[in-house]
Amino acid sequence: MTVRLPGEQSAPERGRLLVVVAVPAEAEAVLRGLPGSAGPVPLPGGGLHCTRHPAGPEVDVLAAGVGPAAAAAGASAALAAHRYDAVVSAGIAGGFAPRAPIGATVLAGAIVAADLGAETPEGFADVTELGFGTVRHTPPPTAVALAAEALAAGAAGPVVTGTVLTVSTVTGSAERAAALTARHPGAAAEAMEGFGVAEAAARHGVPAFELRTVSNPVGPRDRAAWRIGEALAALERAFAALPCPEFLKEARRG
Ligand SMILES: O=C(O)c1cccc(C(=O)CC[C@H]2O[C@@H](n3cnc4c(=O)[nH]cnc43)[C@H](O)[C@@H]2O)c1
Repeated sequence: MTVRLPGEQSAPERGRLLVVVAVPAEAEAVLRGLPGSAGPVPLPGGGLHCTRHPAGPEVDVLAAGVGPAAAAAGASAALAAHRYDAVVSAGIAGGFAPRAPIGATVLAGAIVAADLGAETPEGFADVTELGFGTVRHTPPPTAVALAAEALAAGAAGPVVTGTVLTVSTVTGSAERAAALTARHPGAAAEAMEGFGVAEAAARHGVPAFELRTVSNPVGPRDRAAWRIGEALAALERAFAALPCPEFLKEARRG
């Protein structure tokens, strides 16, 4: 149930944004960056936190779990329960050097499923090449550009717009990183949820975006090199800098 303050605009006028993250630490970072207070709202299979702000849009933050399947299931449940104007897959990510160093913020110009396909004698073939649907979603470019400009003014680290790959297995070798950049020259980051969120959003007719902050380089596995605290701080700053009303208006225009 939505509680309205006297004089407060209704949600359809103010707009409503869904942010899907994987884990509670990411949800807390996003919520710290957003104005207004937040309260939990029950949703089957996940914790949904709805923010209340008298002037701005409602922003609901859902920690749906790690990986594309959990993300798609969680996003779909939220999208079926409420009416949203846009969905953002958000969280920490691996960054492709040199484009997206640790602490950078990456906005997806394209959200691509990088390992959804088949190995063939000629190499990897994605499901589109195999004739089974899509591996790519393209967020509305004018809304991405608006967000990128605002984040560049408000974020401490670099802000990069590029392809964000969705993988089911975290890259752990230089060979795999090189294979991904050879296949996706525009790749800036890899994470594990964006494509799942974008698939759910497409089925509900809602525009999907992805915003990531870089915690580790994509490449040989080195847990000592992770900077999760730095990436979560960048995530908080990114949501503090995101002009939600203008972003939603632009997202609605498509
Ligand atoms: O065990 C490892 O070597 C390892 C390296 C990086 C990340 C992980 C995770 O399990 C984190 C998964 C979680 O965080 C996002 N994430 C962060 N960095 C990456 C990455 O380099 N590649 C893919 N996903 C990453 C992801 O979206 C998940 O939510 C383990």
